[in-house]
Amino acid sequence: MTTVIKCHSLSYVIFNAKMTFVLISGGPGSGKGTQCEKIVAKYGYTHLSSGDLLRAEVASGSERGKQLQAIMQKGELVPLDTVLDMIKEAMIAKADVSKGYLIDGYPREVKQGEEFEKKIGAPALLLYVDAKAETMVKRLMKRGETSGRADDNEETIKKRLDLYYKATEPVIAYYEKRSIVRKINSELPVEEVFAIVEKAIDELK
Ligand SMILES: Nc1ccn([C@@H]2O[C@H](COP(=O)(O)OP(=O)(O)OP(=O)(O)O)[C@@H](O)[C@H]2O)c(=O)n1
Ligand SMILES: Nc1nc2c(ncn2[C@@H]2O[C@H](COP(=O)(O)OP(=O)(O)O)[C@@H](O)[C@H]2O)c(=O)[nH]1
Ligand SMILES: [Mg+2]
Repeated sequence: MTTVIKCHSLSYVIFNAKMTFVLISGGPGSGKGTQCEKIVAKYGYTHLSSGDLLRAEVASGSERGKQLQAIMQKGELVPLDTVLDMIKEAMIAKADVSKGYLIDGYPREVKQGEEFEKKIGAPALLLYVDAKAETMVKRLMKRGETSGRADDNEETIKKRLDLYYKATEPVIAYYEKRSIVRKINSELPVEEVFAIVEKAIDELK
C-alpha cells in the first residue's frame, strides 16, 4: 500500500518499499517517449514525462506556464524544485493504482537525482536510451515537421544537445556506480530496441 498524507496544502507520500521506480534517460530525440509507450502497454507502469508535465503547464496559460515556456524555448533547464514538485504531484495522483513508475526526462542533472531520492525513493533501474548526436538531430528535425513543439527547431535542438552532454550524461555515470544502468542501443529499429528494454525490465522481477 502506498500512503498519501494530506496536511493543509502539502501532500506527503510514503511509497511502498516494493514500488518500482524506473528512470529513462538519453538525449533529446533518442527515442525515450517511443519506448515508454511500449513499456506502458506491456507492463502497465505509470509514465511520467517531465517534459510533458511542463508542456501541460504551458498549455494551461498560467503565469507559471509563461515563465516555463521562455526557459524551454531556449533549451535551458527549469528549476529543480518546480519539476520535482510536478512529478511528485503526478505520482501522488496515481499512487493507489500504480504498478510502478516510469520517469522520463528526469533527472537532468546529478543534483536532481539526489533530490529525487531524498523526496521520493531509490530507482531500481535506469534505461539509458543511446543514439548518436547525428541520429538525434535527424529525428528531431523530422519530428519538428509535425510536433508543433517550440523547441524542435535547429537552434534549440543544438542547445538541448549541448546541455544533455554537459549536464545529463554525468547523471548516467552517477547511477553506473550503483550498477542500475542498462544501456540500450536505439540506433536499431523500434521493435529491436524494445526487445532489449523488455529484457532489462524482466530482470527486475
Ligand atoms: N526535467 C526537465 C524536463 C524538461 N525540461 C525542459 O523541457 C524541455 C523539453 O523536455 P523534454 O520533453 O524532456 O525534451 P527532451 O529531453 O529534449 O527530449 P524529447 O524531446 O526527446 O522528449 C527541456 O529542453 C527543458 O527546457 C526541464 O527543464 N527539466
Ligand atoms: N529508427 C528509429 N526511430 C525512432 C526510434 N525511436 C524513436 N524514433 C523516432 O525518433 C523521434 C523521437 O522519438 P521520441 O520517442 O519522441 O524521443 P524522445 O525525445 O527521446 O522522447 C520520433 O519521431 C520517432 O519516430 C527508434 O528506435 N528507431
Ligand atoms: Mg520525449
